[in-house]
Amino acid sequence: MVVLACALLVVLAVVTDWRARKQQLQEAGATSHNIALALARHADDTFKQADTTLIFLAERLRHDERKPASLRELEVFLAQQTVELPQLHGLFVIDKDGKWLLNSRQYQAGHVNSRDREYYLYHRQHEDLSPHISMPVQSRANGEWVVTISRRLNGADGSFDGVVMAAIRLAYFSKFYENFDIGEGGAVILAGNEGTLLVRRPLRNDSIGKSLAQAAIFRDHAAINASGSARIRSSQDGVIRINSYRHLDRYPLFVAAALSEQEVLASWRSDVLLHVSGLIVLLSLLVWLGGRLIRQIELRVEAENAANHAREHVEFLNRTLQNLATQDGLTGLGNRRCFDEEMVRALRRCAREGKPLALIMLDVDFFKRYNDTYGHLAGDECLRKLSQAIRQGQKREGDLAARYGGEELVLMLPDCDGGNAVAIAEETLARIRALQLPHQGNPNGIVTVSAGVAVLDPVSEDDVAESLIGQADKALYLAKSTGRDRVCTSGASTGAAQLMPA
Ligand SMILES: Nc1nc2c(ncn2[C@@H]2O[C@H](COP(=O)(O)OP(=O)(O)OP(=O)(O)O)[C@@H](O)[C@H]2O)c(=O)[nH]1
Repeated sequence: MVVLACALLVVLAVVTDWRARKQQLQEAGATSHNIALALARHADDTFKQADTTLIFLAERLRHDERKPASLRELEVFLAQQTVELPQLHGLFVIDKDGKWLLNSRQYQAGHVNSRDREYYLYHRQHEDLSPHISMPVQSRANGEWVVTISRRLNGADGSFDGVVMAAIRLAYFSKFYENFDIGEGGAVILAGNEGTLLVRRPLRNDSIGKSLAQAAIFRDHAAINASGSARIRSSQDGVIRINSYRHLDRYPLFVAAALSEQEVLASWRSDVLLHVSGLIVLLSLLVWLGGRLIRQIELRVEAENAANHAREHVEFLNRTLQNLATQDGLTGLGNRRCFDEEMVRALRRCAREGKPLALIMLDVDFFKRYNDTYGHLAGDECLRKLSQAIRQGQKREGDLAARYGGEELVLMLPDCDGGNAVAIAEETLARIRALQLPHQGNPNGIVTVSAGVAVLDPVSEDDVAESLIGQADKALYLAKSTGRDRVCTSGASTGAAQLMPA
């Protein structure tokens, strides 16, 4: 029972904690998904704002003649836009030879040439007018890391006529990314669709421009799917992270947000530690209490057993005492006291029921001689054997064989008339003869017994034990005096003692 309760508690705790862990991880997945969504929107908006300016700029340059006045006007507009849009490092118009025609930062045009820049080369070679995002580069003006978004300018005949370009500060993204709580082990990135890393938090020296070709988040996920999530163990620091990634809708970029699983589960771990400690205390208490309970039950059972044992012993002692009090030690028959008490009871019962009561008194013939010949101990043994034979005369429940005294034995037979009593006495004498116990002092050569039978039929209220005993004694005397080894009846019931044949 105690073991079952403990097992139940443990199972309950494991299931509860496991579910809490699952929930914590699900919440972390949702958080990283939301962060990725916010980053993608932010990047999309950031580039879109710059791109909108480029579209406007390209339109103006296509329609206006590039007169100094209009160019100055445009340059003022570029400067205003750079102030308006904090993500902008600068806006630039580059002519078909790579020279800076206009720039929002008021640099001396003509000093700087972008002929070798990737975006310039790209647009010169590609006729499409869609925006192009470059690899990250360091500004030639102040060394700041930027990524450019650019569009091709066409002449009236469709030939390459330069580039409009917005340089977007990567620090702008880094600053925005600081707003997110990604913990110590978390990370967010902004990268190109071909796997070039643009921005990373936390920032690493070699982060910008690095290829993600071998990173699992790109190789196995972002390079294949538009968005999704993944649990990835970092090959660099071994940390398991819950990642969510998403490609931008309008530009060839993607973002990813990752949360450290260890950090996500930190509070869950401390909860588990608390639960386990509580559980250990609870289980210890349960085991201790259970142990005490079991010990108390055992003690109670032991005490009950001891009490039962003691009661049985007392009952046994009582029975022994009662037997000792009512049994004759030598013959095992009822003793004199027992006989006296039973006689009074039988007289009363028979008188009440109007039934007869018979008494057979038996005396060993020439027993003195037996003792003298074989010794007193042999005499005792002889008495024991005779008693067993006499005991067989007890045929019904109320019958009693007892030792009246010395070598005199009696058989008290309630509800037994004279005829039956004589018959029982004869049977008893025959049984004794059949024992064939040798007795030199007896003319028959064997131990014999004389019997006197007296009957009160029916017993009256006035009858007393002494008169019945007296009559039986008288009949016994008669049996002795007329040759022994025979049954005589007293004349109590008929008025005269009779000699019965042996
Ligand atoms: N061994 C033994 N002898 C007993 C016991 N009780 C009485 N006796 C003896 O029984 C004998 C009875 O002798 P008596 O009364 O003279 O009668 P008897 O010798 O049997 O002769 P009759 O009765 O006339 O046949 C005595 O010697 C008693 O000592 C007993 O418990 N054990």
